[in-house]
Amino acid sequence: MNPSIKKLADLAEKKSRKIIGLMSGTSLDGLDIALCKVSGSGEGTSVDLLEFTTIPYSEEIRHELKKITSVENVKLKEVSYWHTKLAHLHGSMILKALDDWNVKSNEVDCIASHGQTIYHSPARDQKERKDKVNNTLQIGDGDQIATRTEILTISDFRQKHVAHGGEGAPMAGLVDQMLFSHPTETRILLNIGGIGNFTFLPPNKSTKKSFTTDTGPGNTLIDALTLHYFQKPYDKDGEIAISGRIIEKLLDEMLRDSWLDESKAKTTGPEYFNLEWLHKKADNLKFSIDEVPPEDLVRTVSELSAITIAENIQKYIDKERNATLYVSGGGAHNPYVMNRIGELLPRVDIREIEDLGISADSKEAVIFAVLANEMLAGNGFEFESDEESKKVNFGKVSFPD
Ligand SMILES: Nc1ncnc2c1ncn2[C@@H]1O[C@H](COP(=O)(O)OP(=O)(O)OP(=O)(O)O)[C@@H](O)[C@H]1O
Ligand SMILES: CC(=O)N[C@H]1[C@@H]2OC[C@@H](O2)[C@@H](O)[C@@H]1O[C@H](C)C(=O)O
Repeated sequence: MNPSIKKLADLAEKKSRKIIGLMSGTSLDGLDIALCKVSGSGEGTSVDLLEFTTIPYSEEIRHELKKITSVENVKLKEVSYWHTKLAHLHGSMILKALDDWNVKSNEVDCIASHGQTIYHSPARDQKERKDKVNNTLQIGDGDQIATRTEILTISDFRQKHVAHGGEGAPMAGLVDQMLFSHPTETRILLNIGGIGNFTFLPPNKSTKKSFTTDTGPGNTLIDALTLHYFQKPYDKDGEIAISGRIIEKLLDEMLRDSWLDESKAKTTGPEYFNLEWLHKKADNLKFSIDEVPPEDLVRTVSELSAITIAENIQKYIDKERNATLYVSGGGAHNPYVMNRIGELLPRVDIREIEDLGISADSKEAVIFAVLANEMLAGNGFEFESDEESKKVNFGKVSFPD
């Protein structure tokens, strides 16, 4: 037998595994690295977060990645280059984190690497195509990471989701249900990253089903505006939004967007919600966004994020009395957005995800560690596609040798 396969089988049989979960999201702020001890599998899974760090991308890397991310035209040679180069970078970042934590590579069983989404394209957005198909692309090759770190690596989690009829996202809901369902409490787990998404978790014994969807822009429009008009990567502590005023007619026009209308589970990305989208909305109203105070624009898109998040959640909690909302993602640090969500959902108890034993910034990286754990040791996640429910595992295995 190939010794690597033997090692893999042994790893699958261990009671617990040390797994490094990696996430670098649409904000391109850096790589989140979570060292987790994951025990058991399936409903019996438990996770201890042993270490966590975010290693920021340099300005130069961010600039280079931006050129190939969520844009329609890119140089293929750049995509191919960054598929390898980013994996080298992630490999070095992992080794640096391990060094800082005083943990040796051979103490880690596996890396779970999300990669960098460079294009996300649900079929519904492919207006111009006759033969539409969900597709999504993450770069940062798993073989390169495994070879550099000498740690078995599982990567490319979203392709199996697409293969089974999904949009490749959101995947967090699969793990949320496994880790965070409660016997009596209705829980909503909201993540405000570049894009907002949430998981609705009815109490265990309820006949209701869990549900997960993106809500629309989280921080992506706010970040794009602050970068363009204020040369800042984001609106720190919502200060710019707080200093501006809502442009009501623009807000109404944005809220009429057809993507927001659809009430089924759906996903999106900065491919759809971007500055060009904002320009088009202003064009429809026969004005230019360059003519209005930029702080008003920041406030208006912050309001859009809060309203779309709150309205989506409201649909699920209407008759529930004890729904609790747990928030994660960088947007949880934006007081303007958080206060507005609180005002729009007065009957919901809003808490930090820390109350569930996980930090706001680490949650998505932990999610991928659990996805990898299940692929190694579990029976898979209950996945509904085309009205059918099946057990599915996600991710591809790369051996270091
Ligand atoms: N103090 C703060 N005040 C306001 N916003 C903040 C603050 N800290 C972080 N953010 C927001 O959070 C963003 C980073 O969030 P996060 O890392 O969760 O996004 P991501 O993982 O890239 O996104 P996604 O989950 O969509 O892939 C920043 O770009 C910024 O918009
Ligand atoms: C394609 C992609 O990378 N999507 C991300 C992004 O960030 C938030 C939202 O858009 C979500 O759909 C997803 O990530 C999380 C981890 C998910 O799949 O649940």
